[in-house]
Amino acid sequence: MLRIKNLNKSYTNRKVLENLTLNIASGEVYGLLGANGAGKTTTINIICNLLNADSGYITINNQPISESTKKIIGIAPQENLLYKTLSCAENLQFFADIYGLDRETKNKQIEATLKAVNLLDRAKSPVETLSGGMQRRLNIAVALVHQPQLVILDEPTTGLDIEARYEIWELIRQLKNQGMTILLTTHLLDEAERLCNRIGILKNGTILAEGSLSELKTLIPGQEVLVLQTIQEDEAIALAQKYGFIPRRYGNDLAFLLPEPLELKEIMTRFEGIPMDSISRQPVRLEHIYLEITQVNR
Ligand SMILES: Nc1ncnc2c1ncn2[C@@H]1O[C@H](COP(=O)(O)OP(=O)(O)OP(=O)(O)O)[C@@H](O)[C@H]1O
Repeated sequence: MLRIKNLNKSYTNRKVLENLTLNIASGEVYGLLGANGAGKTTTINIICNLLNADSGYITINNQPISESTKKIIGIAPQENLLYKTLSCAENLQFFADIYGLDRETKNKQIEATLKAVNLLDRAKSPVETLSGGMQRRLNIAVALVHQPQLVILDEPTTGLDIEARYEIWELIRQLKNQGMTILLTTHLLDEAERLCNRIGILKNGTILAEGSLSELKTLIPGQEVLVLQTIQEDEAIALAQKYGFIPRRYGNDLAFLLPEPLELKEIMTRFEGIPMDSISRQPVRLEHIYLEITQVNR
């Protein structure tokens, strides 16, 4: 549905997108993961025809990006795009007018969209009286009101508490179940893990790896992660390497990628003589894959 090929963009002499290539299929939730400054918002602005690329091309439903493809897209930007003194319904009315919806469609869509984001009972409330989570849901409603085919959610839960985050995740799941195509940018790895069919890892404007979570798992040299705390780290590392365990640091934690899953009992025998404060086996998660891929490609 969305095809991006060899996109390049520089600001003054600084390259921020470098041959960025990605494809999103219809009905897919695609997670674009990247640290601050990786180029996520720049990519979105180019998709939405708000910014020109230096080279490369983008098509949506096989049409090159233009003013007319804007109607196919709904965007919920990082900063809420809302008028604080207007009510929820008035905000949606404003954006529905921009998209040129006729009166009947507009009224139907305002109600349907408020319902979808669970704000129907707050239709008449001014935005400034809503909680941060509600405002973020209304921001998503703005992206949905004109019935787009592709919804772009730029860090939809950044800065929200866990309850508000759960509500947005539920909303995204509902959109996914309805077959909506979604491009979600985030630097929250558990968010991407929960919601996305496929994930692209972006660094310095280039996609370093892409695929479903299970495809991404095959890209790293471990099937399980062992995290341990010991005062004899050097000795533990030396022993572990003898068995092919690959040492890693996740923050302060000493960890090892295990080339194959092992029972804890077996692992303990390999660390015989090393005093352990704690030891745990964990499945490979997106955070491990992300660190592996972004740090190897430093
Ligand atoms: N208008 C601009 N002029 C100059 N540099 C810019 C401009 N907009 C963005 N940049 C730079 O381009 C790089 C990519 O920015 P972008 O906003 O696309 O990243 P991002 O992945 O969305 O980051 P964040 O997660 O912080 O929003 C950053 O280094 C940023 O400072």
